[in-house]
Amino acid sequence: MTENAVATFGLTKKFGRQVAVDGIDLLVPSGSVYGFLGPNGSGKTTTIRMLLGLVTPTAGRSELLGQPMPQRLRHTLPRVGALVEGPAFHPYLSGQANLARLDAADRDADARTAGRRIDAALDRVGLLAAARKHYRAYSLGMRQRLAIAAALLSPRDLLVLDEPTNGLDPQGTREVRHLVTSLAADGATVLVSSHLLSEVEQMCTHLGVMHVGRMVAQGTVEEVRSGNARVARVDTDRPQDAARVLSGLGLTEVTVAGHLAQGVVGSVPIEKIVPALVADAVPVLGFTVQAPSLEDLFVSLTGEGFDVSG
Ligand SMILES: Nc1ncnc2c1ncn2[C@@H]1O[C@H](COP(=O)(O)OP(=O)(O)OP(=O)(O)O)[C@@H](O)[C@H]1O
Repeated sequence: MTENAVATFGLTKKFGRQVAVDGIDLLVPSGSVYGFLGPNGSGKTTTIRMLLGLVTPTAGRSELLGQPMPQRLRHTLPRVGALVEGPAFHPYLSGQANLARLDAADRDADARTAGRRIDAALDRVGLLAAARKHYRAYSLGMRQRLAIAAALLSPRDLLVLDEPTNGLDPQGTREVRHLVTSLAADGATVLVSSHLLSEVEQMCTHLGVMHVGRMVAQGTVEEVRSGNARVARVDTDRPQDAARVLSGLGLTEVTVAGHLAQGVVGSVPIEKIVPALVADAVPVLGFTVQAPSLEDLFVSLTGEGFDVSG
């Protein structure tokens, strides 16, 4: 197993003068569920298309499952299941018959074991009971699960799902979320993109946040959350003095409101704050350090236009 299921190095795509993806270093650790977040148009789909060899990068390089792309495309892609632009399903065929069509089109698939493979994929996404229903009778959530089943027709080490909950109602979103979680529990690494924080935060171990083509934050959910944006808050009856000490230590955006002085911690060691206040004879009545909510963080990273709740 390689350490990172996906790694990109300065990956860049320009369309004419427009820079859609601007030198990103995407790192998806093996075994993670990686939420690739950003507003519409921030470059997620273009990045995913480059990863899968569907678009040629303007600059930079990438590795999938430890293999350089696109040189090892033929070798690597069979281990990668992708949902990019949902596959074209036939409305008057059943889910099972639709998968059979896709499976038959796969040169690497053994026709003798097709039936077993298709049933296993349908079972995996919870559609076995509805296998013989017409596609057009499927709910949106069922349609999306069938699209994921199509990506699961052979065993995969990496699943790349571009906006799998787009357009789904809350029930469909829940279905897809549960499915992603259970696929990850089976050992697959999952890269899932979304423009909605609320849809991915519950299922992801890692996050990457895109904003106008750049990766503005990346790491475990906890790392992204705490980042350098933690706020220290001092409750004191000498808030102006406290503010002066906080600024002196290197905290930024220091403000005073009533009995409270607060500032952004950045790289200042937390344990130095209270002793510094005490040394300056500031009476500390209360002291808290808070990580911003993910929602606050995304708004600050990507600007107010980011639709965080749907
Ligand atoms: N084939 C193309 N030709 C020209 N511009 C393109 C092309 N594909 C994407 N773009 C532009 O690149 C930018 C990034 O688009 P991209 O689709 O990667 O963003 P996204 O984050 O996936 O958004 P969405 O969720 O809306 O798909 C956008 O400004 C888009 O208009």
